[in-house]
Amino acid sequence: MQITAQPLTADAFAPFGDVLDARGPADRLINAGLCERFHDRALLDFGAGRAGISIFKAVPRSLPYICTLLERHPEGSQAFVPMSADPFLVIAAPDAGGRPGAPLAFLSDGAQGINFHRGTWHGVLTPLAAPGLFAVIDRIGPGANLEEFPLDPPLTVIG
Ligand SMILES: NC(=O)N[C@@H](O)C(=O)O
Ligand code: NI
Repeated sequence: MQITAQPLTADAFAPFGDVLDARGPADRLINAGLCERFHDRALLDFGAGRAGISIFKAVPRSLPYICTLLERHPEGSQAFVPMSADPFLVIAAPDAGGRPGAPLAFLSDGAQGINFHRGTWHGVLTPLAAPGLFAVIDRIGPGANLEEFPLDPPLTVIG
């Protein structure tokens, strides 16, 4: 299967999670008017676990990208916040009876992060430029929080 990555927008990504960016009007002006707060922009869910922030340093990939696996975290949401202003690739799919449905691919604009809602099928963190540095906010807790689905044949994502 081959799919074309589309621009990452809140509406297009809504079935899968939240886009974290400073588009549109801010919710609050804070810090003596020197800072715009785009308040509470993601649905975080860590079940019986707790929130954790980890730093990922991932190997940059390139398009066309061959995706061989989708995964999901049944016990919690997972947010990817880039620490460099570079676009990255996001792959997500609806659930179809316990397996991924038709996947979609998105390209961020370099000023966006994303938050996968709990249980959303997705490709692993996929930077497209070095240093591939991200803050990742996800569930810390006991038990398995990872379900993997190998893609056979693999999914090819083009720009
Ligand atoms: N395994 C891990 O911590 N990361 C993945 O869940 C991922 O989506 O990159
Ligand atoms: Ni994940």
